[in-house]
Amino acid sequence: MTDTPHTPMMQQYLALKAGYPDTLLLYRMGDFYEVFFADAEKAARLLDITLTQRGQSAGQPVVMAGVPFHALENYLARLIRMGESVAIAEQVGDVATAKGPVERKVVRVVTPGTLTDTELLSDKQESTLLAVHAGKRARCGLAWLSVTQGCVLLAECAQDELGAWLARIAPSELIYSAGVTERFEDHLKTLRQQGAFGCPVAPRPDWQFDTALGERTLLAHLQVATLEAFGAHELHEAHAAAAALLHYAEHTQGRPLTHIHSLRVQRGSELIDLPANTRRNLELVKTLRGDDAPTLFSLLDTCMTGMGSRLLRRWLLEPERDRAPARARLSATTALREGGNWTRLRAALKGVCDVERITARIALGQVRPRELLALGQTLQKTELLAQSGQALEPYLTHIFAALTPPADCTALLARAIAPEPAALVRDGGVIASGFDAELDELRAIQTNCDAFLLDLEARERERSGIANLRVQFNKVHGFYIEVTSSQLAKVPEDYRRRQTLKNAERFITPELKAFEDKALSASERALSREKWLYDQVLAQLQPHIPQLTRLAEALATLDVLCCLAERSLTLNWCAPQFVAEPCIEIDAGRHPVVEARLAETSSGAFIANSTRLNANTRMQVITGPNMGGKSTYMRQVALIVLLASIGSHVPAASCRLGPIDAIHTRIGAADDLANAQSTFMLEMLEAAQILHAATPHSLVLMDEIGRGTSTFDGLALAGSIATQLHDKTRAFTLFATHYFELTELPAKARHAVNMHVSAAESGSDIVFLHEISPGPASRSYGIQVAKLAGMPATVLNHARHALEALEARAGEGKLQVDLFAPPPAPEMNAPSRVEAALAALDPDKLSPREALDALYQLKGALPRT
Ligand SMILES: Nc1ncnc2c1ncn2[C@@H]1O[C@H](COP(=O)(O)OP(=O)(O)OP(=O)(O)O)[C@@H](O)[C@H]1O
Repeated sequence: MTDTPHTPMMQQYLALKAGYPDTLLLYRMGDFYEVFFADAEKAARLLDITLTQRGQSAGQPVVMAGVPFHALENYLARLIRMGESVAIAEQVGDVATAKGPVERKVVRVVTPGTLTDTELLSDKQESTLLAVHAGKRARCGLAWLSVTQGCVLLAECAQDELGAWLARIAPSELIYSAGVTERFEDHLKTLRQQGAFGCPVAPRPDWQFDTALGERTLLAHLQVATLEAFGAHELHEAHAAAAALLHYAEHTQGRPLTHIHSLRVQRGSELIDLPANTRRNLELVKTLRGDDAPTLFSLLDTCMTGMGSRLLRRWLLEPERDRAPARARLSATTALREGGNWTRLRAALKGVCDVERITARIALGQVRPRELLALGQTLQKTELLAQSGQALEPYLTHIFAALTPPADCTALLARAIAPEPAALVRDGGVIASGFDAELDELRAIQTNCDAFLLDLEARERERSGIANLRVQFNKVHGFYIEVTSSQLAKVPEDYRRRQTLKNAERFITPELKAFEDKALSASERALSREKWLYDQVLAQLQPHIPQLTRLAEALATLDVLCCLAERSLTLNWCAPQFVAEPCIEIDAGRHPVVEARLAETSSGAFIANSTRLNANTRMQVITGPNMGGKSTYMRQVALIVLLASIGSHVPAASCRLGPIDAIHTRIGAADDLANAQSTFMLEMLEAAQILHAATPHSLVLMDEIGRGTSTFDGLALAGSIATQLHDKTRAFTLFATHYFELTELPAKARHAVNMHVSAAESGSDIVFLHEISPGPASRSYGIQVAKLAGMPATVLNHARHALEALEARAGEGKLQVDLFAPPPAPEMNAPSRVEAALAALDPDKLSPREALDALYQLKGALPRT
């Protein structure tokens, strides 16, 4: 150690760094953002940039690394993708007047869950910050938001439901109190290992998770006196989460989030439950391999705007049990389909900018000039759209009413922003001419500059007699008169030397100097005037933010509805019918994604299949060969139910749908080696969760349960799970299996039927018909499928012989086991004294007096506790 103090620069750096100990701090120095010490080592490792050493501070070598300022976005994007948070310290003081290092301040913190930069955000996906509060009595409070939206969401759940909520919200960053118990922290770790979430987590100070503070903050944002109207007044645990959430979000933006004006409460009981497995297995937004396409979302999303795509994604992942929203959307889409209304509207939506994100960026003071220009143009468009929205249909009328832009906004933007503004305000040329007289005057000085210089050049040539004399300007030396060496003798007296070159000299005159001062200061003053005017425009836009947010929402909704209308026509889908009685009845249903893939690759037509599940038939036991189409059929039923529930048309000839509260799926999973869980263990875990959670209004898909263990174990378990689903859970169940023994279930279970996928044999080959028909499959075709897969002929031959031998042996020693018979009731213990005494009594033969005595005796016979 040494006593030498740190250099003033390092002192400033370390003071800033102390406020952000766990965050990479990028410190602006001229044209670079520098990182020092441990941060430098980390950044060098993560970004593969060079680590250098510059001098010493406090006796230690200063280890540093840097990135050029113009490449900041690129490096930020990489760091954020790696789950890092980054604090950015800019020079805020005046370089010219600063004594010592120019003043610097952390202007914002970029974290995975609070992104606002267009370059860092995905067009089609939100970046969501979630705060989790571990509350009393094993309850959790949840609060989440996307900084580029104007809405906070709240929910409360039991601790054991947290995994399902995390999977549903899919946060980009999760914060929780540093004061939680070790048990709760372990719980979060386990949930992460189980794949409920995968984002970075950050502990925050415990005091920020304060119920009263949360309620106060929410009231202030919403400008209301009570949260009752939002149904949020009793969600105390969620209020605590909201306090930390808003505090953290504002801390990252370095300013209040004035655009957050709305609140929504989500209750698990209001949404159709789509557990993480279901989202994954049904390939809703990601394929099983983790790609973005082909998925249900990639097929559906033909939205014209990023806002529309994001809203569609939300509808898809958060379907509601209440049919009213789906009905309203269906009725709107049906109206849009008529007379090609959707085509006209989509043409108008083309090129509409991201009003939602631009509005948030206006509120955060981060909006760029070109975004304002785009907003102005979009508002002009929506003004026309709003006028053209004749009363089409109630929901659409409601949407069109919100499309009218705030008064004066359109005109203000049209007047204020130049037709081709520079990318950044600091480059100038952003404010339109004619908007501000003072700016116009300052600009005129610069424009007149050329004329003045030409005139001066002519006058000086005449005065000096130097025909090749030139008046010029460069950034380093400013204005000058250049005279070649051969003409130096003719230079007038009042010329002052500025610079000597090889073959020429450069001079300045008092007149040119005076002009230089005026011109240079005019351009500086014009730039600072522009910055000021830009801020004024932003200030004038602030009061319109709530209305702009509503307009953005209306545009997004209209975009999704037009997209659904277009999809339903292009893909030939029908409108589902919602009914009160429990049923899933589909005529000629298709799997939309498989059908699209077949069409794309011209691999033949998709074979439509019907489904009848209702009060009489609650379970289908589906058998048939591998590759026959069992999985496709089961998934298509789930996708049709989901599409109908979001208010979309569906790939079928007709569809009647009763109430649905969840879609559960148990479909083959890969080994989870990382968590030391075998395929079989996972299979049983998932099946157990379904048996606990499913209700008579749930749809359950069970694909080949029990195949991960020995045949007898697997068969026995599959049989008992099917029985439980049929007798107790009574969910609508599609149960695909290779155990033929299970086809005996429908004979004993009233509400179950056998279905099979058919295949035709031609010689030793097999042709899949992909048709679902009633009855059990006659046999399996494993060996034929193996042949299709290119298995060597010797192996196939061997297998065929072995199969014959196995079948013969099974036939001889066939045991008649009833898989579905209820197990004997557990052995009863001998009756207790009280029970024996009670059994001996005959109440009809007792007088009131005897009855009272008997009661006293019974009480006396109770074991003493
Ligand atoms: N109804 C259909 N129309 C046309 N092609 C279909 C249909 N159903 C399935 N297919 C095609 O057959 C392939 C196999 O289907 P699927 O995976 O559903 O079979 P499976 O019976 O579940 O097989 P396994 O038992 O091996 O899981 C699909 O990838 C698809 O290309």
